[in-house]
This record gives sequence, C-alpha cells and structure tokens, in this order.
Amino acid sequence: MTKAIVFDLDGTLIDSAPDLHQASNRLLADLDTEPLSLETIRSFVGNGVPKLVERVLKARDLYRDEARHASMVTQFLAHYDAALHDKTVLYPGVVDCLDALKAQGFSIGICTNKPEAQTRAIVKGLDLERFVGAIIGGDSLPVKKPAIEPLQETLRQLGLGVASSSDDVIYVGDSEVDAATAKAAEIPFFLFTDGYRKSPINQLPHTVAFNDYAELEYLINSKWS
Ligand SMILES: O=C(O)COP(=O)(O)O
Ligand SMILES: [Mg+2]
Repeated sequence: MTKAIVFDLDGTLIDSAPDLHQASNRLLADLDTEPLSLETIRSFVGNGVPKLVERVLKARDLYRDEARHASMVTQFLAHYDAALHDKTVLYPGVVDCLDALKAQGFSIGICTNKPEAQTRAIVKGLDLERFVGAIIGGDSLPVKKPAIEPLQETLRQLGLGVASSSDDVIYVGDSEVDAATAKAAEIPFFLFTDGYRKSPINQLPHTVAFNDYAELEYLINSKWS
C-alpha cells in the first residue's frame, strides 16, 4: 500500500514571506500608502491570498467593500506574479529530504492555501516538480483549509482512498490552519516549528514537531516502524 506525505507550502517547504511582502507593499504603494513590515506580512499568511489582501487593507484602514477587495486581490496577484520567487527560498534540507522520501517510494503531495497557478509556478521555479504527484491550491476547490476537502482531494489525486488515509498519510505543515485541517481530517500532523505559526507549539495539536528537515525522514520512518 502506498504511503503519502502531503506538505503545506508557505512556511513549510518555502520561506515565501519576502515576495509576499514585496507584492503587498507594491499594492500599498499603488494606493499611496505606507509599507508594512515583513513580520506583519508573515503573520498574515496562511489563509490564502484574498485573506492576506484583506488583512493588508485593514491594517492600513483601506478595506471598503467586497468588490473593491476583489479588484485589490487581482492587483496584488499582478505584483506577485511579477516576482513569485525572487526572494523565496526553500528551508534548509528540504530537497535532500524530498529526494530521500521519493527514493523510499512515498507519494508526495502539496496542499496549500496559495492559489494553484502561483503554487505551480513556484514549484516549477524552485525545481520541486519532480517530487510532487499532486498539487491542490487555495482556489482549486470551492473551500480551502481548514476545510478538510483540499487535503482529501490531494490524497485522492495521489491515489489514496480517504478511508485508509489516517494510517497511510502524514500531513506536514507550519500553522494553526494546518493543525486544524489535519485534526478535522483525522490525519497525523507533523509540525514544522520554524514556519509562520503564531501559537506556542504546545497549543497546536500535532503528532510530531520538528525544526530540521535532516530529521524528517527519520521521524516519518519511526512513525511507521
Ligand atoms: O496563505 C497562503 O496563501 C498560503 O499559505 P500555506 O501555503 O501555508 O497554506
Ligand atoms: Mg503554511
């Protein structure tokens, strides 16, 4: 039976906050408004781009209504598309870890709240395509995490039935949203502690916590040994 490891993207495999920060501040500059700090933008990531843009606008008291918000999301994405991974980096050890997991025969998926098109472009640009068998983004389905459907759809595309998933699957993520998703889906959750979480580790439901990708293969194999 195939086993699968599904990863979140932002704050888990990649540190994407610097490019999200730049796009946010370019949007604010279009609106003749002062920039926000990297730390602030990092704290806004995890619920998808529309929510990030809403938080950016509200932080500068610029949120008006849904129609304007929708056009700001489009404007943000134009800035983001112009520099999707200029400053974005993989966390140390990610490539070696994915290599090792792939070599062991694990199926690998990505389940993120980032829009699918931008996710695919970044995955390609950072040369991760060869590892990944399924990608579900925040706009791939009508709902996004913490709804469980995106994670279930990732597993379905990897060829795993939902019924068997709790025994054969691990979800790896960095945030409150990921922990809640895995818990609701009854899937073991490995928490990468150096991502964008806002809560203390002990307040996030998790199976295993780690901060070094050099340890992840061992931790995964320990769970199934
Ligand atoms: O909020 C986003 O756009 C993406 O965040 P995620 O990759 O951590 O799900
Ligand atoms: Mg994340």
